[in-house]
Amino acid sequence: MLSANHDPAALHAPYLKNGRIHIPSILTEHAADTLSAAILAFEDWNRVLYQGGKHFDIYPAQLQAMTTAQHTDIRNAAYTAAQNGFSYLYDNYPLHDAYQAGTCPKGLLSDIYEFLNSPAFLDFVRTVTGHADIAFADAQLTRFAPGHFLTSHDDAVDGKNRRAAYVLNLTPRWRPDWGGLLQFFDQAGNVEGGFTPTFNALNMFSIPKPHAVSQVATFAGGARYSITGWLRAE
Ligand SMILES: O=C(O)CCC(=O)C(=O)O
Ligand SMILES: [Fe+2]
Repeated sequence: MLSANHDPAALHAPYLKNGRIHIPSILTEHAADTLSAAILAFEDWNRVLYQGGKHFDIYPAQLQAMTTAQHTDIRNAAYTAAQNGFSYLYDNYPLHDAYQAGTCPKGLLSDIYEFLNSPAFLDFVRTVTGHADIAFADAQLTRFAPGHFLTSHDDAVDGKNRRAAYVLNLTPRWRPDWGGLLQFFDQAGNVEGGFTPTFNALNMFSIPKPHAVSQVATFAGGARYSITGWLRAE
């Protein structure tokens, strides 16, 4: 599934120097196309948001039952929270949790989870990051539709042993003007770097580091799809 284009040993120095890396064409073209088609066709999304200092999951059946006014209220609650603090609004599917619980649908979704936890992928990311103790990759599918966002945070959570964060971008076509940019901030709050969600690119970065997903523009030509998670030690 990994394309043969990359020498992970050669990517270690740039990763160390910058604390992050953007690796284009990470999967074979066929694997990327197949996976992208599966995630675009996927329908079992939860809406997740952070408001009042708490995480909320709204499940597919609940989303279906909601009126337009209720959808607007949810969105506005996330927007109000984002005005002055940490918040997010996007759709997800907790691939790692579902797989571990035995509820992940067999087929491409379980295949990709197994690939992310295969020796081939784990050895690759151990070499790039220099963290030989990476034992597994957790994972969620994410969909950022127009209006969705994730404000600045640093990914550090006590006890989770996160060695690095990763994002595998699966949107076939994206324009930087559409937002949804993974941005990194310096101590003064300036943008010191960022990655556009380029198809079949793998982003990795070391933790803790302030970063955000900029709001997807209302005029974007579609949603931003990826598989994201953390490379973790036991
Ligand atoms: O989707 C991305 O580019 C990053 C997501 C992220 O920062 C997170 O889920 O914590
Ligand atoms: Fe993050």
